[in-house]
Amino acid sequence: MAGPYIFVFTGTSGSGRKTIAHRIGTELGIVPVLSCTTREARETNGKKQDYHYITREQFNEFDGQGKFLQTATIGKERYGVLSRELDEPLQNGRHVYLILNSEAATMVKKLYGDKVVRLFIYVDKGTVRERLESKGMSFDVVDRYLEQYTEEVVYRKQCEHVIENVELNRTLEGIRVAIQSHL
Ligand SMILES: Nc1nc2c(ncn2[C@@H]2O[C@H](COP(=O)(O)OP(=O)(O)O)[C@@H](O)[C@H]2O)c(=O)[nH]1
Ligand SMILES: Nc1ncnc2c1ncn2[C@@H]1O[C@H](COP(=O)(O)OP(=O)(O)O)[C@@H](O)[C@H]1O
Repeated sequence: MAGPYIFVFTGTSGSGRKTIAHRIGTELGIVPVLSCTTREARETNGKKQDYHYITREQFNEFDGQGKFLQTATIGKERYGVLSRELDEPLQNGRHVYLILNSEAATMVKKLYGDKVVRLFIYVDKGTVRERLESKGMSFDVVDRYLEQYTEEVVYRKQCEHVIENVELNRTLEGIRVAIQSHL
């Protein structure tokens, strides 16, 4: 077995990346590496936590200390992965997973090379709208996701695996097979 591996769940926003990543990560015992964000937490409904929610001051402090592997500004909010959170489990021989947009996925691939396996998750635009609106997500956020869709969807060509998330259990099976092909 090579590795340890860095599994990056990427793809179009609202396609189910977080849902799938946490389900598979928990099932296979892969360590989650959560990004820090200054954005407010959304209703979690008892789901696994998606981010480290920190203040802008705290974010700026970490940034000033060079603690982030990379950072991004999306809308008015900041996002970043702490280098230590990724490197520690890897040094202990553990596989990890992250949920990132294409920009951050590209950077992690550049930095970590063959260790990185990108899993691109997508659904069609109409399904994104339907799912998110039925869950009560604000129209602003849904519109932002749909605006970015065309730009994000082309990234699938660079990813090691591409999976459409129509029926959740079938998707999970596809992801399981993809991940296990590396372990
Ligand atoms: N560049 C970058 N993007 C990130 C990072 N962490 C998360 N993201 C992505 O940034 C976007 C944030 O959108 P948002 O609506 O707040 O969150 P979501 O619910 O996770 O999609 C998502 O596509 C995330 O996957 C990070 O550290 N860096
Ligand atoms: N196969 C699926 N069928 C129906 N709803 C799904 C499916 N996969 C995910 N969802 C739902 O779609 C919404 C967006 O999923 P999420 O994991 O937050 O996406 P992302 O992280 O890509 O933005 C959530 O409400 C989630 O429960």
